[in-house]
Amino acid sequence: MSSNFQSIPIIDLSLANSPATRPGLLQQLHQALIQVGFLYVSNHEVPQNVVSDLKGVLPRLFNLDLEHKEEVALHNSPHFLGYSQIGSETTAGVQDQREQFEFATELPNTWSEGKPRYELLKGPNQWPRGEPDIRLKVENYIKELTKLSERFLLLVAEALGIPDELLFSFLSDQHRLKLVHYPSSDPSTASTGQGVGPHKDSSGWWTFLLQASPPNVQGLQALNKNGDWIDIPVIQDTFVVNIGQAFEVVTHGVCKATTHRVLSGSLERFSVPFFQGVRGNLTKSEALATLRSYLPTEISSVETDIGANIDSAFLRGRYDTWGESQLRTKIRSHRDVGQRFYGDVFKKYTEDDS
Ligand SMILES: O=C(O)CCC(=O)C(=O)O
Ligand SMILES: [Fe+2]
Repeated sequence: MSSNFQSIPIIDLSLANSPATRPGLLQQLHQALIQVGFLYVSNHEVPQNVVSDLKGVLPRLFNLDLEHKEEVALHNSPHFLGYSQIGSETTAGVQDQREQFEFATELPNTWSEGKPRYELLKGPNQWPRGEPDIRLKVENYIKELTKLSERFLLLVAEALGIPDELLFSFLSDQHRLKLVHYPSSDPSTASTGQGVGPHKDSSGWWTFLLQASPPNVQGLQALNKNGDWIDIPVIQDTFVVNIGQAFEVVTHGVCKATTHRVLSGSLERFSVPFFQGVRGNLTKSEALATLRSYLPTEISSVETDIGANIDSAFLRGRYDTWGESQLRTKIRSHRDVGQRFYGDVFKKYTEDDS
């Protein structure tokens, strides 16, 4: 198997529109899903103005003064939505050098006593005061990316030979979006150079990433099966798509979530990952039982040491529902929110390393 990829395939989604080219596209997609876990999509049909509007929002949003940002701080949201400052997250034990605004599909908070705690991950966004234009553009973008992620899921189902209604039945009504700013790092300081440390995406099923800076700004890298870090350069008018942990689990590891990281550099960088959501009450056993007959029983894919050691409760089967695993990840990355809003389960999720 040629899994020691040196670059990431580009999948042209317009090939799906003609019966003559669709089979070839599905074959390419199948290969990318199984052997790489990372790909670009081009001709994705997300309107160009929706993307450029969102890019325009980024410098404005991050230039808001700290007081304005703090009004929408993530540490005040039981839904883990809002602004987090540089250094407030750690990955693989090292502080990440990035600030971010986290938004999601706009939903009311319908959690009440007696419902699973992970239901509280759903709730309203915190929108910066006096910036209706930012809200409009972010909401438009979420709407378009939701559509793209559904179009893509249809193709994935076809490429893997899985009935699409099965994959759609696992989806959540909440998808999450992060607007991320990596400030330039000054090599003369003690910076670790870690924009975000090595990880497999834990927020959902598929990630659709907009690298929102010009092509000379680098930083994103994926780990191949040899353990080499491969650059994922900016390619204009594409999204980078990668597999999240839940998809690795439901496909029995046939499609592996590929480990990736971002290095900070001498140029600031903006990026926008959209995480297609999985419903919280999906159990690992239900997903595995549903899909077992559609997937090969022998899985020969190789995993690197770094990849195999990524902390993931769902991959390891520690908690059976996706919602619990997701809540655990959120609480561990934002412990202040965990202590404040999830005191009853805080200890359980932060002290469960065996
Ligand atoms: O900023 C990027 O390019 C990637 C970010 C990322 O991997 C993440 O937030 O999960
Ligand atoms: Fe990621």
